[in-house]
Amino acid sequence: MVTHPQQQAALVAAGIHKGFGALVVLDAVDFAMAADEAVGIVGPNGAGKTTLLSVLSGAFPPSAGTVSFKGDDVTSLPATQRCRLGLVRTHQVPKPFSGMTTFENVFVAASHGAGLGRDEAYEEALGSLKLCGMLDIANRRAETLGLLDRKRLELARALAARPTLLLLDEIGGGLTDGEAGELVGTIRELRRRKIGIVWIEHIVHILLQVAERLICMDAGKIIADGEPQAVMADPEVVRAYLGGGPK
Ligand SMILES: Nc1ncnc2c1ncn2[C@@H]1O[C@H](COP(=O)(O)OP(=O)(O)OP(=O)(O)O)[C@@H](O)[C@H]1O
Repeated sequence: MVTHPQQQAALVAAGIHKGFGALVVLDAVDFAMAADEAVGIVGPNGAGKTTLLSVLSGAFPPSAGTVSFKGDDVTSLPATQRCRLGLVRTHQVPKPFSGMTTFENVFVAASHGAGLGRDEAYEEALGSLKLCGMLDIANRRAETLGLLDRKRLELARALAARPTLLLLDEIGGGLTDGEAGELVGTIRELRRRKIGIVWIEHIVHILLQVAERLICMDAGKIIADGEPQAVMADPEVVRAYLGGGPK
C-alpha cells in the first residue's frame, strides 16, 4: 500500500459519499494524491469511477465529504473555478462546440477555462493543438472530426485550460490500440511537464504505460490502491474486475 501523507497531497477527497436517489454510488471514499503523481483508476462498469471524477472536478457536489486542492477546501466551488485553479477534466464522450473550428474550440478553453487574454489564449491554443498533433486540422469544423480527433480535441481543450492536475475519463475509450497508443505519447509529454494525472481507463495495458499508481474501485469503494502490478494481481481485483471465478 502506498502512503500519502495529507500535508504533501495536492488533491484530497475525504469521506466522499454520493447517491442518486436510493442508489449509493460512492460510499466513504478517501483519496489523496501528490501534485506530480500519475494515478490510474480501473474497475467494473458502474463502480463509480466517473462519479468520483465528477466530484473531484466539481461537476456536482458530493452528498457528504470534502474535496481539497492545493490545501484549499474546494468542495463548494463549481467546476469552472476549480479549472481556474488548475484542476481540469476531460469527458468520456467528447462534446466539442459544433459550428466552431477545432482551433476555436481550443481557444475558448484557453480564454474561458484558463482566463487568458486574447493574445495569450491564441498562443496557448496553438501550443495545445501542436502538442496533440492537430495543427493541420485546426480549421476543420469540430463536428466533422472522427473519434480519434474528437478525443485529441478533448485533450487539447483540457490542456489549453493550463492544468496542473488533469483528470482523464476514458480518453482511450473506443479507440484502437494504435490510436490509444498515440494519445499515450501525448500524455507522457504531460508527465515530462510535471502535470499530475488521474486517468480512468478500461484499456489497462495502455493505462499501465503511464500510471505509477493504480486504484481499483468496485461498488462505490476503493478496493485496492498501490503499485500497478501488485494491484492487478490482488485477488480482490481479480475477482471484482478481471473476471476471476468465485473464491
Ligand atoms: N446522474 C446520474 N443519475 C443517476 N444515476 C447515475 C448518474 N450518474 C451515474 N449514475 C449511476 O451511478 C453508477 C456509477 O456510475 P459511474 O458512471 O460513476 O460508473 P463507472 O465506474 O464510471 O462506470 P463505466 O466504467 O461504465 O463508465 C451507475 O449505476 C450509474 O448508472
